[in-house]
Amino acid sequence: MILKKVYGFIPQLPSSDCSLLPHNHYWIASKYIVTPNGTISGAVEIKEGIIISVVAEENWHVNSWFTTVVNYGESVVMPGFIDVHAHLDDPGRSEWEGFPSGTKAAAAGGVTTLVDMPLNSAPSTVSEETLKLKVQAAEGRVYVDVGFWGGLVPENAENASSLERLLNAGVLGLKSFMVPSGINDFPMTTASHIKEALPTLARYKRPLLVHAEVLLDLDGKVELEDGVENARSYSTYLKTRPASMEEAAINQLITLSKDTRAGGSAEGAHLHIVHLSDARTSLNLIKEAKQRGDSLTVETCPHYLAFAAEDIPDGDTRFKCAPPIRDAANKDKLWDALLDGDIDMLSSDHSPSVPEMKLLDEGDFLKAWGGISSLQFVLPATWTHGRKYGVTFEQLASWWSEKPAKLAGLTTKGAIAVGNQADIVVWEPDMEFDLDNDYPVHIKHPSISAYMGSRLSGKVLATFVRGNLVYKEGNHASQACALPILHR
Ligand SMILES: NC(=O)N[C@H]1NC(=O)NC1=O
Ligand SMILES: [Zn+2]
Ligand SMILES: [Zn+2]
Repeated sequence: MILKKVYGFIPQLPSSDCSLLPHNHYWIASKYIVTPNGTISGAVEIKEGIIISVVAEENWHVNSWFTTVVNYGESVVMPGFIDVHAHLDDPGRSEWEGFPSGTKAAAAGGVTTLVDMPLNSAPSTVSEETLKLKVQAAEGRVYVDVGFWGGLVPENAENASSLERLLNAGVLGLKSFMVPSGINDFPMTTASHIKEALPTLARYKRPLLVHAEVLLDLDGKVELEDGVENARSYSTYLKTRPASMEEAAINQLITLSKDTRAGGSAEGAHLHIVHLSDARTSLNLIKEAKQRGDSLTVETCPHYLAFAAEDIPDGDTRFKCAPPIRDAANKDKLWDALLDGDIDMLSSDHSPSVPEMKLLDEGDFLKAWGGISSLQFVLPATWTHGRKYGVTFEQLASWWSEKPAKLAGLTTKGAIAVGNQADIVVWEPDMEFDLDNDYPVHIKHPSISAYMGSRLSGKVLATFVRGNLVYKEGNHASQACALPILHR
């Protein structure tokens, strides 16, 4: 990085505790700036946290005596990643993650905004009052911006006024589970609860995110070897959560999503299927519903794109998640669907616990906590595996910034464009690194991350949140100056 000196005038400085770059008017230059109009060589002008111009090199004429320029050379300058699916577990279970550690990890990984899931904190975010607790816990403690999904649970699904209070309080949308969530104060919803809530969501024009698996009667389908199925074998766990569980849930959802079509009774509402793992029938059902005009989107996560069931070592419960990671052929199909646009976007589903709950010593896949810990590594994980499939910088920006911003209603984020907030990641595609014990990992419990021990490419050099340089080459700004985001 080359920082040209400012001479001749004294710039107005933001609090230097909030930013590692003490200027509030400056340019970022690079040979590779990813914009909605393609990747350009040029510069981005940032003033008071906003992008005020984006200029191609040939049209860029600044007087370097009066201008601060951070020149990143051939490193890639992209819109910051927006992770619409992260469990930060704060307040109430901050020993699992927490806002400070989770958002430091996000910043170190190029994620500039995340939307926190309503469960795994205690209490769950299912009411106006519990949302207030979330916002209080986030204030002054976040290094990247954080929005909040509210929980759709039977209690508020059956009570339109309590749902309206939650929406009025500023959640960006709702999230529900069609299977038991594993969290006591976050009970599952049935299709009829979802149907009941859709007209309210339509009026508020906010999305419902759904964990799409339902319980099936699997009696006799988990075959026993020698009378005892080996709980240390990943294949045992896989048999307990077959693709048919996703398929059955999605079948129910697409009977509801037809109401979201133009002229339908829930026009204005939107359904979003989180963490799709099954790239076969489930994906076809989603494709067909979209073709019919349903307001429906779907995400998958890097762990379904990076790992294959066959390769998961016995007892390595770091890889346990729901829905489960499936076979290598399924992984290839997920990549195809992403590249074809049938899967709209990516998210982390960062869902850590304390290490004890991963039962790493016993290696029991049936009893261990289900959740992949990945927040800091989603950029290099997507890139490392995606470059084998010919993924472009523009595609990364679409899956990780533009589409997530649209889902969450973040109209001034998600692209390097004039008028948007200056949320930017700078990274080096060819720089490789080993995630070993020497690597600076900021998630609270590195030992439970499925990525530890691997070699990745795509190193994040710098992360800007609303113009503040919050992370640079291993260091964070000293103060957490990012903001909770509420729907207005
Ligand atoms: N409660 C919770 O975070 N569950 C998540 N973990 C996981 O692997 N899938 C989920 O939905
Ligand atoms: Zn889920
Ligand atoms: Zn989740």
